[in-house]
Amino acid sequence: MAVPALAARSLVKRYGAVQALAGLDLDVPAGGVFGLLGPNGAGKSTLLRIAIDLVRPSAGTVALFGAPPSPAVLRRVGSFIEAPRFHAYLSAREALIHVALVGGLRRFDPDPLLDRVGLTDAADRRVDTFSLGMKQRLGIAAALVGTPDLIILDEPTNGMDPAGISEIRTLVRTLADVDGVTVLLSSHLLDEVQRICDRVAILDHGRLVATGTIGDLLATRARLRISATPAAAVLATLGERGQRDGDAVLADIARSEAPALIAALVAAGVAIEEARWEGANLESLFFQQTGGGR
Ligand SMILES: Nc1ncnc2c1ncn2[C@@H]1O[C@H](COP(=O)(O)OP(=O)(O)OP(=O)(O)O)[C@@H](O)[C@H]1O
Repeated sequence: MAVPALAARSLVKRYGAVQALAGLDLDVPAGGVFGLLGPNGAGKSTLLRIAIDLVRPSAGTVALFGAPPSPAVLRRVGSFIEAPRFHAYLSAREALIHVALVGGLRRFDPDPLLDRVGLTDAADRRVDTFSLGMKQRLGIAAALVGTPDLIILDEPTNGMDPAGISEIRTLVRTLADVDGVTVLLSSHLLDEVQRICDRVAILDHGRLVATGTIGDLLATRARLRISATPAAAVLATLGERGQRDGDAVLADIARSEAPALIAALVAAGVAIEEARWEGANLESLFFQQTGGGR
């Protein structure tokens, strides 16, 4: 397997009595958009902070492109973890030049980046006149200053309106699809994550509870909803793999098992009114895995 963009192994972080990460193992493959999900306090921000060496783990390791987060490897990583604090009196263009100077970049042209995040028209405006969405976009531009291979975004759409969220979605997808940047982001917005990410990991209580491509995760959770009379006969046939849901029964079976199940029910004299696959969505998976928070 190619070297992952980020690999956490037995990662533990304790803040006094609070265990933020409790032995986390996680691979974020290089390429694509990876979403970190989890209820409040699950440890998402802690993981991202450890990845960029803002926080020291109590135990375990994290590697970026196969190496510990040294200054050299961190040059390949851009991040937007806290709301960026730009000097209010700077223009957007000056703010990016400032970021580049602090990062030791001598030759730097901010204009392509401003164009990238849709801020060309606002390039000379003072940052303190920016809307929240514009500030977030400038923050992402700042994370892109060093042309990183991996960009880490903690709640990039926090507090944004639907139009702003849609802009960030387009930007993130373009970064991954056109520029080949690996994007690792955390979010509370499950439907957004489902739309934007290729893969996700769900954390809970500092541990990994599920990870994979969204397609795979959801496919394994799809269930067959069977409306039939008598429903009890369906439940009896399914045993532990059947669950009552109102008048219907939800069958936790593989797609390939459906024809035989339906044939068996018909042979047993069950009248089937309807049988349809009910695709799980990320939200149902999330609640199933985490209990929805605390
Ligand atoms: N600097 C700190 N000092 C003490 N406790 C901390 C600190 N940072 C985080 N924690 C605690 O560690 C746990 C994990 O926090 P973390 O911010 O990593 O979770 P999160 O998944 O990002 O949550 P949220 O979705 O609310 O941002 C929480 O219980 C939090 O209160």
